[in-house]
Amino acid sequence: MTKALRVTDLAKTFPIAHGLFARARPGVRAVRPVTLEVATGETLGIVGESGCGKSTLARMLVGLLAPSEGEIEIEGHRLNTADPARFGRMIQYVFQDPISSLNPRKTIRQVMEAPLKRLYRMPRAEREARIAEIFDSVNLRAEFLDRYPHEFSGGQAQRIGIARALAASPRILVLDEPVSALDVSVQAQVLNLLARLKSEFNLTYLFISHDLAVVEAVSDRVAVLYFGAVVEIGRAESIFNAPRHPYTRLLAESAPVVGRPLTAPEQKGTELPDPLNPPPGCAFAGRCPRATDLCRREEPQLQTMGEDQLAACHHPL
Ligand SMILES: Nc1ncnc2c1ncn2[C@@H]1O[C@H](COP(=O)(O)OP(=O)(O)OP(=O)(O)O)[C@@H](O)[C@H]1O
Repeated sequence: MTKALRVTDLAKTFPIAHGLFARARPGVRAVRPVTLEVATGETLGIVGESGCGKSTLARMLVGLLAPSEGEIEIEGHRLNTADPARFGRMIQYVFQDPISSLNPRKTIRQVMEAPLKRLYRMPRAEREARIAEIFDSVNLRAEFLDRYPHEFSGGQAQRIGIARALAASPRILVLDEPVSALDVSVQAQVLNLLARLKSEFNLTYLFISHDLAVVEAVSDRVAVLYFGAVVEIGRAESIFNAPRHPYTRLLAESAPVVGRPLTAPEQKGTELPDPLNPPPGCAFAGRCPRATDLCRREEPQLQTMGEDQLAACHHPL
């Protein structure tokens, strides 16, 4: 199968801007080297608790944030933040909160036109035709184009966010908690719309969410992030029903109900390690019932655990 996305050793360290130790310390390692591939037409779910690096990874993938290390390739073309237009034509971001991501003083038409002008230098008549076509695809009425972002409900606003992303004719959408802010009934409509658009435009999705039930429903494969690194990746049914990493099991057991957010159950030592002072071995060792001295000493690398399943664990389940 062709690869839509190939990410190799992609990492981000934020420098510490102020303070006495600014020079001496290496910075916050928000994303440790991540390597993964996504096939054309696939949905890869990305899950992890707050602070595990999901947004930082997403922002690097769409070219909004320069990586500290590593490479991003889409359909075989290597992308660089120095060429943002090329990024924009290949991969687009759909935000969790579409209203606050839109400029309140611009009409929806201006919002929709911006990527067509910037990325394609499209003439006016062509822009209008393209916007009409996309609005039709996402079930939005043409009269909405002359209104302002605050005039829309959550579900309509998210459809506008999706329409804006699609205007750029990308190959891949990075959906960052796209339904988390919506009522459950509206969530289902937006998820159905996303499924239809995916086949209509032959898209590939990266679907980031706290909500494991939603991720399980929409994903072909799932990557589990912990402390900035992928600790397990595999087919959705394996990740949820036969996880090999103890952290994945902890997550799966703690979120059995639709709409329940992703938080590990209260137990001794639920704290994430200090990102300024990471432990030498496995970042999960302090919370893991299977941890041994080896885990506290050596960081485990992703290893094949079964068909299309990898986990980074010295003592897998
Ligand atoms: N601009 C920044 N400067 C310094 N540290 C940052 C910056 N952005 C993120 N971080 C740190 O990087 C780590 C990962 O943050 P990130 O926002 O990517 O996580 P997340 O999984 O998206 O969390 P959430 O679900 O709460 O948005 C955190 O420790 C965070 O404090």
